[in-house]
Amino acid sequence: MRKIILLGYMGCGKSTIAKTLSRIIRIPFVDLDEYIEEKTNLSINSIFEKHGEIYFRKVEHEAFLELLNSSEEMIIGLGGGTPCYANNHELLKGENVVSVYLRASIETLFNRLSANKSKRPLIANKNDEEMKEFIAMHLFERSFYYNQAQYKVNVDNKTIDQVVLDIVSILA
Ligand SMILES: Nc1ncnc2c1ncn2[C@@H]1O[C@H](COP(=O)(O)OP(=O)(O)OP(=O)(O)O)[C@@H](O)[C@H]1O
Ligand SMILES: O=C(O)C1=C[C@@H](O)[C@@H](O)[C@H](O)C1
Ligand SMILES: [Mg+2]
Repeated sequence: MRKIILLGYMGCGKSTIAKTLSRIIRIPFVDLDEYIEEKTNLSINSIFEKHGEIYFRKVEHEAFLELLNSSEEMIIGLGGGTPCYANNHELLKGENVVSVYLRASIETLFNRLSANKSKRPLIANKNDEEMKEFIAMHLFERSFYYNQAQYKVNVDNKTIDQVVLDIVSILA
């Protein structure tokens, strides 16, 4: 069954957009970060702290494969880094997959993330200046992987409903 995959940098709105999209098109939504937290019984922060990022990427890849191989139709909101590790980007073009990159500018990401960074281990300890620089560099490194998505939707200065409608028209 079809999998609708939302991807993009931390804070681009994957979880928020997927929740509204799910209500409108009546397809269940699974957030990969939450799925990993349930599966391991650990928060993403504790997985990073206790086992390190490499272990997290392994678990993330396995969890992504499990969801892709399930028989149900679903919307999957990826983690911010999912497409950039373990060749996960190749899975974005698979059969029965519709992948959408939610593209946000550095400014949009900075504004959204500076308000809420404690649950995001990669940026939790950075001040504003460091965070701006980190986002700019990281987004540049990751863009190649994000651009492997079949569709791209700009989210800057759009409401949640506008972004959801853009995705609904892609799916029509
Ligand atoms: N179109 C939008 N307009 C305004 N605010 C938005 C929009 N989309 C998301 N937000 C806000 O931006 C913040 C980040 O959104 P969200 O947590 O959904 O991002 P994410 O991509 O799931 O991040 P992560 O990869 O860290 O899980 C939230 O506070 C959310 O309410
Ligand atoms: O951008 C990233 O690499 C991450 C984003 C989050 O969704 C989590 O998956 C984790 O904090 C790593
Ligand atoms: Mg999220």
